Amino acid sequence: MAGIFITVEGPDGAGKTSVLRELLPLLESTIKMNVVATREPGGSRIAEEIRELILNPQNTEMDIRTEALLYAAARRQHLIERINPALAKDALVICDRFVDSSLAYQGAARGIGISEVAAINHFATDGVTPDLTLYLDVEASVGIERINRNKETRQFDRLDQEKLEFHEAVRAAYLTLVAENPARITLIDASGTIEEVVAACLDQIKRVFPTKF
Ligand SMILES: Nc1ncnc2c1ncn2[C@@H]1O[C@H](COP(=O)(O)OP(=O)(O)OP(=O)(O)O)[C@@H](O)[C@H]1O
Ligand SMILES: Cc1cn([C@H]2C[C@H](O)[C@@H](COP(=O)(O)O)O2)c(=O)[nH]c1=O
Repeated sequence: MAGIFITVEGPDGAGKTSVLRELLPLLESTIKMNVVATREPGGSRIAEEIRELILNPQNTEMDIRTEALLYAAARRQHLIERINPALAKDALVICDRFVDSSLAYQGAARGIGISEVAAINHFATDGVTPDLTLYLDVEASVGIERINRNKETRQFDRLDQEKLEFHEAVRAAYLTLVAENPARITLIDASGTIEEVVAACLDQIKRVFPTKF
């Protein structure tokens, strides 16, 4: 496919949603491609319904493998309906979370195992892999503090309810993924202001795809 696939990853509260909100108009006004912004879990009607099911704080009895399969199912539907068609039309697709989230949250923090979760995701995606992943790095405690500080402006979901150790395991897993995939994943320090993080993301996209600007 001729498009470009970029994913944005990070622990809860790293600022992905806030950064993408500001990055999007900057990208649209500078890059010589159509830009499609989307998110996981969700991004299509069926996948958004699966999102509701996964993140509903009342679903406390959800088994961890059921959770992993639901994320993979939502991903499959979203990929087929939104990501692949946009890439086929040469668009830049920028997606808030993708397979790395499942590896960090379900594979590592839930303890299912990275290779097991990678296998179900390979089935779900046919091996589609981002061209570039921007990993927004903050201490887990900073992310949780941000979410707690702004509780009224953001829905508090089932995964936000996890203990700090869970979020620390997520961050540790992401740092391992960064170390293992240096050509694809770039670590962006997300402890600064939103403007600083947006600028670092845009710089990196320009550095990796200079001919597209
Ligand atoms: N760089 C920043 N400095 C201070 N506060 C921030 C920063 N980035 C985001 N925030 C605030 O932190 C909260 C969480 O941000 P946001 O929803 O963008 O994070 P996220 O990575 O998308 O989280 P999640 O993955 O849990 O949805 C928001 O209230 C946002 O205003
Ligand atoms: C894609 C994906 C997400 N999660 C988790 C991470 C968050 O806690 C929630 C929702 O994500 P959002 O950034 O708040 O929209 O779901 C996960 O555990 N596994 C995944 O594959």
